[in-house]
Amino acid sequence: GWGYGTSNGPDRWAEDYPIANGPRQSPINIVSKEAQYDPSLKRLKLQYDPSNAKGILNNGHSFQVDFVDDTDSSTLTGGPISGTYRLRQFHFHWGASDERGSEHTINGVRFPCELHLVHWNTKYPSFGEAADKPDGLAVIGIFLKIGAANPRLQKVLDALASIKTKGKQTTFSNFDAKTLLPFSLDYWTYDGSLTTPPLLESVTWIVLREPISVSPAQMAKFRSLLFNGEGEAACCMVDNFRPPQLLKGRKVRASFK
Ligand SMILES: CC(=O)NCCCCOc1ccc(NC(=O)Nc2ccc(S(N)(=O)=O)cc2)cc1
Ligand SMILES: [Zn+2]
Repeated sequence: GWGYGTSNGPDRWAEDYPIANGPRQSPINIVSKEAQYDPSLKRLKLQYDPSNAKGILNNGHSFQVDFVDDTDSSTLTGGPISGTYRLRQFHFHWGASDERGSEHTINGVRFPCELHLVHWNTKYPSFGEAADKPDGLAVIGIFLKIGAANPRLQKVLDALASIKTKGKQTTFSNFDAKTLLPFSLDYWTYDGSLTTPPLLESVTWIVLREPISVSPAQMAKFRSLLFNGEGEAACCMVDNFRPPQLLKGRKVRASFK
């Protein structure tokens, strides 16, 4: 199956997922001077219920924290979207070293890590139904920048020791994903896709301008995970990011001047 290695990485995904060469692929490089300020864009409104946190899973490509999404108790509204989107999961992408790892880039600048908070449009009956609709998903992207240790990440990072290999999961309860957000909710937004197969062109991307911090020791914990399953040859889970894709005429809007 697909991965991030030389034989199954992003440059070969189009063989099994031809949409990889589609008109609204993600991630992209955001050229801040070319982003158009849109005064009609609303403020982001995030209302997350910590009791919705369910589990943490090593899915062989990243790790994700899954949320109970059978009610409107953890939602995203406002911003560039209309209606109500429910929080489904969050996960990260990171590099083998600090000079790479993020999927989106800002004026060509790469960050060591990028957090994605994945939401689905409740006009559809489920995540799976929403996943292939043009307005089905909304993902908030948040950059992590090397600096002081981020205490808000610690509970997540401390759980990684118990999900070292592909397929391992444990319960993960009472976590407020809002604590992962930076102070400012200024954002860029554009129409894009999932950044991993099936690369569905169903995502309204909302990329926050302000990064959150992560320390080198905390980055080492991300890099302690493995792509492989238990008992298989060890392969460090690093560089699990897709590089920026062509804009193909899309406009990037900014919520700020
Ligand atoms: C053509 C084809 O093959 N169709 C098949 C449709 C079946 C549904 O397929 C799917 C679709 C989605 C999932 N789960 C996900 O959570 N994916 C996901 C991938 C990347 C991000 S990111 N990095 O934030 O952009 C966020 C979420 C599972 C199966
Ligand atoms: Zn992602």
